[in-house]
Amino acid sequence: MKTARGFFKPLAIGAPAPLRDLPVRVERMIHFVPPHLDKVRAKVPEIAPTVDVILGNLEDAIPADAKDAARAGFIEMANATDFAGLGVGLWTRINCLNSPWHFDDVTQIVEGVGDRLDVMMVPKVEGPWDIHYMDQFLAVLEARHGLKKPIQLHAILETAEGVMNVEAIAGASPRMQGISLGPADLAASRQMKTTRVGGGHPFYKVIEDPRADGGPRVAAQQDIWHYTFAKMVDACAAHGIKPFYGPFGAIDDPEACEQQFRNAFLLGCAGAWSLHPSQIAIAKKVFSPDPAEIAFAKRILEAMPDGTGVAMLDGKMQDDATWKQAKVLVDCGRQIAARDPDLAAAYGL
Ligand SMILES: CC(=O)SCCNC(=O)CCNC(=O)[C@H](O)C(C)(C)COP(=O)(O)OP(=O)(O)OC[C@H]1O[C@@H](n2cnc3c(N)ncnc32)[C@H](O)[C@@H]1OP(=O)(O)O
Ligand SMILES: CC(=O)C(=O)O
Ligand SMILES: [Mg+2]
Repeated sequence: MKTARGFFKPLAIGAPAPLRDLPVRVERMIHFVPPHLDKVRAKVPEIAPTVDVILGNLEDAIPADAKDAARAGFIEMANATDFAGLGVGLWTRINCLNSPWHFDDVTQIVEGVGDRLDVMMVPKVEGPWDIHYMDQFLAVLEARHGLKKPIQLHAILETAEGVMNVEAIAGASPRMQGISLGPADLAASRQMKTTRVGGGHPFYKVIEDPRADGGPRVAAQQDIWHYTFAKMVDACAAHGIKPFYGPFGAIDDPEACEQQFRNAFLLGCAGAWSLHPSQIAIAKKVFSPDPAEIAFAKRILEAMPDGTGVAMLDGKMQDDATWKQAKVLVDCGRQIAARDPDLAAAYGL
């Protein structure tokens, strides 16, 4: 483990200084683009103003024989639109550390995209050692190509070993921006007997005892991801980085997608992935607090201007702790309001 003083030192001579705080950014949806497809890439300038983050995906879902085309397509796409000018984050998901494409992904993207890249998403992170390696590798490349700001890292939590080490991963480097749940690979890694990409499962439930009258027994579906999610959220919050829900594969089930995203939002996540254009609006709706919640939160802050004491609002006790909850909501609303004039008006912020 690095010493406290060493933690924020650049890892290469000439590399930019590590960030001490996360940049303030709204990241309600990370929109995945397959950059090897000319048709989809051509739509990026039109999609970009509707999302918070555009991500060029180079890993799973890109066929092996299109990996080079996806990387080249991402570099072209990254330079064709002024994402920073639109206030849109530019991310890429690289191939995993032991893959034949990893080295070219990292080296060519740092050289070809440079300071335009905000975040590199690293799949299948098993422990802090994977982040330490990326940290050093990026520092050397940033120095060589004269980058002015450090590229941040986002880990996907998608192996049993990664879940075991999630706290150490979250705190492994000042580059860490956040962690996403990767339910598909995690299910495989854990030998879960499912074929879904995230969401619930109708067979994972509890059932009441047999009824004396032999009538049908009440059963309730449980959340198969809750344990992992809660562990990931706590690890991220403790280390001051952001947790995200990952992908929801049932594109044809927007209602279940909205519920999965909402569970993540309520538990503390900053956003989720959108795999298909139809999921962008779902993420935007869910990860923007309800104006009525913001209005009530503002009343709590007004009732206790210095954040201490006790107050009653509509029959509900408020104190220093609910003041802090209210501040979380209002701060979130304020960041979104700065980006979205319609929500600014709805929030009165
Ligand atoms: C487990 C994990 O790792 S998840 C992350 C990896 N997976 C991904 O990144 C998948 C990304 N998404 C996609 O590839 C596609 O959305 C698919 C394969 C899921 C569905 O694609 P399609 O069957 O073509 O969807 P559909 O026909 O509804 O598309 C409608 C339009 O939106 C476009 N579109 C689809 N997905 C995207 C996208 N992610 N971004 C931009 N445009 C898109 C299509 O090209 C199509 O355009 P058109 O009307 O001009 O023909
Ligand atoms: C998100 C991802 O990569 C997975 O679910 O495997
Ligand atoms: Mg995966």
